[in-house]
Amino acid sequence: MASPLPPGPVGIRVRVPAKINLALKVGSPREDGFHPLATVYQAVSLCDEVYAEWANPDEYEVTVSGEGTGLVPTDDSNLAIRAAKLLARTYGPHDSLGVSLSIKKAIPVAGGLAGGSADGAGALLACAVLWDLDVGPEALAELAAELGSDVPFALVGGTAVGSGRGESLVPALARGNYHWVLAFGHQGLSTPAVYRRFDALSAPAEPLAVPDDLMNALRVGDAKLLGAALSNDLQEAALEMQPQLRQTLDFGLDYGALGAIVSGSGPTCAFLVAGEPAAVDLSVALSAEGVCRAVRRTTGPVPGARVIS
Ligand SMILES: C[C@](O)(CO)[C@H](O)COP(=O)(O)OP(=O)(O)OC[C@H]1O[C@@H](n2ccc(N)nc2=O)[C@H](O)[C@@H]1O
Ligand SMILES: Nc1ncnc2c1ncn2[C@@H]1O[C@H](COP(=O)(O)OP(=O)(O)OP(=O)(O)O)[C@@H](O)[C@H]1O
Repeated sequence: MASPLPPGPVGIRVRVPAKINLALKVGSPREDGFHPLATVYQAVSLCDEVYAEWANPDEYEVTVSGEGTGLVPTDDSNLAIRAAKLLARTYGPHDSLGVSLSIKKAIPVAGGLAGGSADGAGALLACAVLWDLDVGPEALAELAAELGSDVPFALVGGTAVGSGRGESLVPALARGNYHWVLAFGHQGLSTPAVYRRFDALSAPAEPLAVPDDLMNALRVGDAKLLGAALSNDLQEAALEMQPQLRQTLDFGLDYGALGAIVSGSGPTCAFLVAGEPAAVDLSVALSAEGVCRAVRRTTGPVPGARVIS
């Protein structure tokens, strides 16, 4: 006979945003293999949803629907399952907890938008609420950093400066609401492989710092200045691995985008535009040109992981 459900909510739904790196400065690899970063993250309105329901004690399962479903593992390597198990191990009455997770993906897999990280952050929050654990934001952020460098930012969202391997965050002084067009690539890019290509290509600039012109643009909330200040040290490596991305970036810039950049480790290209009408125009043009697999309009900044039901 199935065990009765514990008291409390039956299911918790969390929405978690994708990120764009407005600036990404990368140093030489550390002894642990990770690269020191100086980055500026912005969370955007393209979101995955993670739904968590009680399962039998010590049962952990996940189903995935939406964008890139077939590419996402549903075993213990899924970042959402890893997050739930880590949380239970650290804070739970481990033996009595279990969860059934459903992920609705809108963020492309291996797209440089931190989709897996979003799901990990979403699962941490959803399970903490479902299981009614006594765990605050700082403790969740520590677990998030164990799961991956981009996971802590998915919890907080907004616009933030990241250092260390990307897990140390300080909110950025930022004004304005920005309109982005995202061009998804035909194939994903492996983050470690892009970092390896970066190492082979360049002698990184030291010391690491986020660019002043970008921070000034955010402070005054000027989209044109921001567009001109976008930068990504991993872009050259991503373009070498997928040369057709150059054509995508050039097309958007020729069409009048204020700025164009490969997001994170790629291959998603992010175009900053002046407003909603410009976003619609560029989306249609990119689709018609056939330089990418799919196009999405999105805005930022938005908050990080939040419970929606
Ligand atoms: C490219 C970015 O998205 C920019 O924000 C991130 O640096 C990637 O963060 P992530 O996907 O959360 O990465 P993790 O899961 O922490 O690490 C995956 C792999 O990426 C490489 N990695 C990641 C972060 C970092 N600062 N240096 C690295 O070299 C390492 O090979 C690592 O084994
Ligand atoms: N919930 C998940 N969603 C997507 N991918 C996952 C998930 N869990 C594990 N993975 C694995 O992680 C790999 C990287 O996926 P992800 O979508 O996070 O890449 P990314 O957006 O490029 O990451 P980042 O921008 O953080 O470098 C996938 O190829 C997949 O095998």
